[in-house]
Amino acid sequence: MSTQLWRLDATRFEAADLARIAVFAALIAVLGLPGAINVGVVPITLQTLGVMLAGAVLGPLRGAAAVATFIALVAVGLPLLSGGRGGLGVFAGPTAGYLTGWLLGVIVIGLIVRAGARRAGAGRAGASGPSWWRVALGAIVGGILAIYAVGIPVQSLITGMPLGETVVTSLIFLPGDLIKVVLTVIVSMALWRAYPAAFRWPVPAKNAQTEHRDAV
Ligand SMILES: O=C(O)CCCC[C@@H]1SC[C@@H]2NC(=O)N[C@@H]21
Repeated sequence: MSTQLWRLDATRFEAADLARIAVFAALIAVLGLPGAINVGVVPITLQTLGVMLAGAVLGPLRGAAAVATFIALVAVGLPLLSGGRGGLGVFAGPTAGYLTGWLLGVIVIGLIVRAGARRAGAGRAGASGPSWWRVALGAIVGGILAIYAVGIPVQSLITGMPLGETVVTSLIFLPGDLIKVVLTVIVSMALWRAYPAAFRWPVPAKNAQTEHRDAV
């Protein structure tokens, strides 16, 4: 199907987008409230679940805006990281790479989930939602691999621990992060069914008046 038949409005942020971005930035903050499991210098935290959900639901651009908003609030000193941490010092600490990785991760998740959006809606009267396997793939590649790819080398650099050893110690995050992938799939699919307007999702142009309509 040609792109003219699709209403694509990737970069225009509407008031509803700002609300979505704020909601997901707040969700990431709230997921820090239960605290963290301290297994070394980098904690196991629920906040990465918020990052995965932001990418799956908002897409790469608006998801990145939500994570960037959260990171900016941390940078100006709000104690929004698990354990009530915040401030510029965090960005010189062992978790600095993971925080930067959240930004890369949310973009990767959004791109992978959205890559199926047009195909899913093509030729149908209304838009189909995200496919569960794309959400799972996006959360694994973006929410785990991309975040680790930035976080582990920076952790190694800052702590002085050899890279190989840092990789091995980071395996402790994997079981929890895989559970977060499953939760991301369950919550995303349930949210699509209950409230598709939460998503930014392309539909054929003839249905472009519906709320869940954009691409990225
Ligand atoms: O609180 C911070 O300063 C950032 C925490 C980063 C935690 C990383 S993200 C990937 C991996 N999964 C976790 O649950 N913890 C680490």
